[in-house]
Amino acid sequence: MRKAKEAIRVSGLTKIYNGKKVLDGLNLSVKNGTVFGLLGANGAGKSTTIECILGTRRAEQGTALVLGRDPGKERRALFQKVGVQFQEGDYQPEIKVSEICEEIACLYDSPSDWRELCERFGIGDKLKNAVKSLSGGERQRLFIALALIPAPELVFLDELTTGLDAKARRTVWKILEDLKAQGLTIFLTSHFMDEVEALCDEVCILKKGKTVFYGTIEQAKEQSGCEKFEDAYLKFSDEEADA
Ligand SMILES: Nc1ncnc2c1ncn2[C@@H]1O[C@H](COP(=O)(O)OP(=O)(O)OP(=O)(O)O)[C@@H](O)[C@H]1O
Repeated sequence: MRKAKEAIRVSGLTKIYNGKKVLDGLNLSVKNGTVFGLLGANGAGKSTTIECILGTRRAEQGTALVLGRDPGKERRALFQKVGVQFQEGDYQPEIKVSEICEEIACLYDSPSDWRELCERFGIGDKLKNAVKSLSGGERQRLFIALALIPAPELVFLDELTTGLDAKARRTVWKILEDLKAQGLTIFLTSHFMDEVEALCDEVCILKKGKTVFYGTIEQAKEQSGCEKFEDAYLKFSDEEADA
């Protein structure tokens, strides 16, 4: 597949639910080999954005290009190159860890070694266990590992480390940093600003479906006059005022 300069380009994306705009003319550009963070309070529109980019939800207006291709028209070609983090409920109730990994690996032309991925994510001793029997944090780590089985060029990680303990979060960060160094582009959402600061090259802060900040962590601090990124985030997203 021809390599595009941008991993993702979104122009004028608008999504309406029940007559209400939950995404309002969103523009994004994610460069290859970078980590991009989409931020915002609960309900700001982060998951909807990912769904519209992937073409699993239809936007009323706007376009999204993924690796230079239209996900609506070239889903099969993109499927091989794009990983998406699993969400609760995406798996069969009785399936074991090894079975779900095997099932996913079978779908791809050149999958990564899923046993090695499970080892790296600290669940190498859980392969025979049922997915539903894993702890919340173990399951979250499995869901990230599953997104990496395709050996993707681009991965979408929604609520990256929700439910993980401090050590597991650091392990996940390190793995993602290593994969970025190998050229992986990462699109993530997170409610943890230390994580965003550690990982993201650029961020977009959404408020009620509109961009209220777009740029680097340093630019966010500068423009807000805040020393800490978390304070800058709260200022832009107005979470403090809303609370
Ligand atoms: N299928 C749907 N039908 C109606 N409204 C929806 C639907 N899916 C999402 N919404 C609404 O769209 C808005 C954006 O939701 P979305 O899940 O994208 O937010 P989010 O930023 O990912 O939030 P969170 O941080 O809580 O995951 C919310 O107001 C939500 O209630």
